[in-house]
Amino acid sequence: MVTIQLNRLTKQFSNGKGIFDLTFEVKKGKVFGYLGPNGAGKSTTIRHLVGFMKPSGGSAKINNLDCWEKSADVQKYIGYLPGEIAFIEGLNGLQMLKLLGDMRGLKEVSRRNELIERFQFDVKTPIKKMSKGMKQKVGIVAAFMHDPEILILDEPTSGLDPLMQNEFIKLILEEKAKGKTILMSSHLFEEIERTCDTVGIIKDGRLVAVEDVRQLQKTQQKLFKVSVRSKEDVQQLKQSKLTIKEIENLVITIEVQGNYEELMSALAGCGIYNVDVEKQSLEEMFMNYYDRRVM
Ligand SMILES: Nc1ncnc2c1ncn2[C@@H]1O[C@H](COP(=O)(O)OP(=O)(O)OP(=O)(O)O)[C@@H](O)[C@H]1O
Repeated sequence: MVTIQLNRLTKQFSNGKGIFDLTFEVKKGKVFGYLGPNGAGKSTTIRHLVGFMKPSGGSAKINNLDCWEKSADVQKYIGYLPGEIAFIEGLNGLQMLKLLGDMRGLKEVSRRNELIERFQFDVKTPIKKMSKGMKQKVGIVAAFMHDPEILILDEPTSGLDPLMQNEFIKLILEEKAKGKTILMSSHLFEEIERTCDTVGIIKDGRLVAVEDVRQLQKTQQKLFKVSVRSKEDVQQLKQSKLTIKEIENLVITIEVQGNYEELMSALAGCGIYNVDVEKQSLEEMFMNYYDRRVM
């Protein structure tokens, strides 16, 4: 079942910038990572999905409802974390969350309290005095506290420290296991690699690639640095079908791309001191789509 659907979505601002002809979908229970350099159009796409912007062409739909025409209905299904959260002056974190909960008619607050505990922040701190990371945590609790079936998250881990980034990734994986549909924008490749099924790459307002993350991982190259015991072992590996990149005394660097069985059977006959593995990061793979200077 398709939950999020963009069909030739276009928004051109008066300065000529915007998003153009975006078409992709996210099926129920899947996590879609939306990746792109600054100003590429990620937030603009997301604002259409949450019904804050009227497209100049095409459509954005959630659960088959047009996000602009039926924005009030769409709100019922989603949890939204904006890139920049607008807070009301004078409130503390808890008061803000209570207000947002009341607006949704949220009665059951155990999940909210669980999330507050999980992300470890003092909700009584006035928002004005909160650090960027603390504000981000309030935003995360607000997006997840009503247990929505669809999560739309604009750079969710920005401002979080590595420990909290990790906690957030765990939360995403738990929500995915519960069947939630998630679209999140990010600059962090590792975050996308760990959480997403599919990644869409946007540049200058246009979608340049939509890739299956598992498929990308399969085509990922790995370099195995194997320290063998003797020159005979080196000879034996040279005679195998493996791609040898470098031989330095008894250390052989072998390039592997999916052919692990071949590697294992060739190594089985050798004496081995040590094996190190270096993998090409998905980041390097994605970089092919980008102009390095703009990231
Ligand atoms: N309301 C607006 N009026 C005019 N131009 C806009 C407006 N909103 C966004 N833009 C422009 O549209 C382009 C896309 O912006 P957007 O905020 O969607 O990018 P982004 O991918 O989310 O970037 P970042 O990673 O920096 O958050 C940018 O060139 C931006 O300046």
